[in-house]
Amino acid sequence: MLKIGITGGIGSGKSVVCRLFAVLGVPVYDSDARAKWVMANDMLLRDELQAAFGPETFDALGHLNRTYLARVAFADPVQLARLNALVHPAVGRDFAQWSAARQAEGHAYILKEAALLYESGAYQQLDHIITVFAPLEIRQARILVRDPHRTADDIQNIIGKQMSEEEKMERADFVVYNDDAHLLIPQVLQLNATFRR
Ligand SMILES: CC(C)(COP(=O)(O)OP(=O)(O)OC[C@H]1O[C@@H](n2cnc3c(N)ncnc32)[C@H](O)[C@@H]1O)[C@@H](O)C(=O)NCCC(=O)NCCS
Ligand SMILES: Nc1ncnc2c1ncn2[C@@H]1O[C@H](COP(=O)(O)OP(=O)(O)OP(=O)(O)O)[C@@H](O)[C@H]1O
Repeated sequence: MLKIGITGGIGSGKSVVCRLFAVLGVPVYDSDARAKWVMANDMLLRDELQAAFGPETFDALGHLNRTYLARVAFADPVQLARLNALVHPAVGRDFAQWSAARQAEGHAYILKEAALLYESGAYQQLDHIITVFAPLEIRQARILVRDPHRTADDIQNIIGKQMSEEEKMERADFVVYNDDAHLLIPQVLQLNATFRR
């Protein structure tokens, strides 16, 4: 079973592209969603997060206080590195379990979707990498619609914490163009045929 990574900066369209693969029956591991799941459910990780970021990390009901963590982590590179160092290994372990289960089901290939595939080192456990590319102005416009709580400055700040699209495209084995000039479905069908061969 091939393990394919799919990455791209905030708002590039990874989730949209992954939904198309999912329609074709391909299992997709959503690292962002799973990161949130492990932060809520892995008791050791919860203790580590609370020790690192203080009592505000979880609210009175025990839910992760994402607004607080986003404020702390996206404002300070040292805090973001601490958060990543705690969360990324836990996501790596969760992915290993998930992909073993998919392998047992006999899938030809699976996708691992992550904004930080290169930054986290997760790419090393994958056979091929797809980068989803969209120009900066299109990404910003799409995120302002999708995440009304984020300002243009917030988005710019997060983009500054991620590897540049140019470097991701240079390192990737395949690029999916999600701008206003290319059709997505034919690109996904072609990649699906390649990975099934
Ligand atoms: C900091 C947190 C709490 C902010 O939550 P919030 O709901 O405001 O944002 P959300 O999770 O939707 O992230 C928005 C976008 O920011 C980018 N982003 C998220 N985490 C990071 C990070 N550690 N470094 C750089 N960019 C990031 C991604 O493009 C993501 O899609 C959350 O992002 C988090 O727990 N991050 C650590 C886990 C992680 O690295 N996840 C990303 C991929 S595995
Ligand atoms: N080709 C497209 N045409 C129109 N809207 C699109 C297109 N691709 C993505 N979008 C919209 O842009 C927004 C960002 O896309 P998506 O959520 O897939 O990005 P992402 O790369 O997964 O972002 P993040 O890293 O923040 O999770 C979404 O609201 C999505 O519906």
